[in-house]
Amino acid sequence: MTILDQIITRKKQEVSYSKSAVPLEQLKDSGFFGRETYSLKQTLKSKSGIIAEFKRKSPSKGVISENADVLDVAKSYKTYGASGISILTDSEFFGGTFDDILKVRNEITIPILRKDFMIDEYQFYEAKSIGADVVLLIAACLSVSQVQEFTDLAQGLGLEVLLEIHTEDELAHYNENVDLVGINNRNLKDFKVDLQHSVNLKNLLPQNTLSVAESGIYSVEDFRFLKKKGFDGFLMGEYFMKNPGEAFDKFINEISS
Ligand SMILES: O=P(O)(O)OC[C@@H](O)[C@@H](O)c1c[nH]c2ccccc12
Repeated sequence: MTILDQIITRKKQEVSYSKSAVPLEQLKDSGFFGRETYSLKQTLKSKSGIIAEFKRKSPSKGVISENADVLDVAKSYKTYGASGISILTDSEFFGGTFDDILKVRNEITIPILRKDFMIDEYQFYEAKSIGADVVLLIAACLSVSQVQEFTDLAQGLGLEVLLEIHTEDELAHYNENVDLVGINNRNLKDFKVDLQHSVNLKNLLPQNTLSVAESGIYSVEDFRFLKKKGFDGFLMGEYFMKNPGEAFDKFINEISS
């Protein structure tokens, strides 16, 4: 069983528990459900292009930053020019909670990506009610028709969709309605990072697709390499979270000089 299989098995249990704890109709009446969302497609162009992530731990790296305060980190990401913030809401494997998004929503005026493993319609309503603007669809754990259905559902709720792919086979999950395509530099099955692999895959997408390079970006050189190859967005977590509050500011200064 791969780690992805383990995560999905667990996620199914969590979603079925959530559905009984907070029925869908109640969710539609709660939190930020009625708010207007921000567009990551727009801020990717107008700001640094970096989607900075808040993540306490991960299956590939273990604990990264257990005690970081989500509000402090999110504020520094916003202040120094992040195009968006990615916040993990999976608790078992990534140490996140819904509260992390709820806490920052009113304080932050840039798009928030709810980073989780979306496998059920219910989670899209949940994402909207906790204050997210964008959701991630991971091709490796969805069928082609699920990607289409979930894209329609998310967009109907005013959420943008970032479709994540990693292999050439997964290009079959792409459809022109998705807002952004993320190419994961890290293989979720064995955690290997390969930037060139992502560049090759990006070149197979229709030319005007908004593309995001995800994971394993650890230096200004990595960033510049991917930017030169035409990526519009850069999803970075570990590098910033190892030194929350300082690494991002410094990185932004370096790429702008
Ligand atoms: O911390 P990194 O290597 O900079 O990676 C960030 C992000 O891309 C990564 O967390 C990620 C990409 N796709 C995912 C899917 C699920 C969970 C996490 C992820």
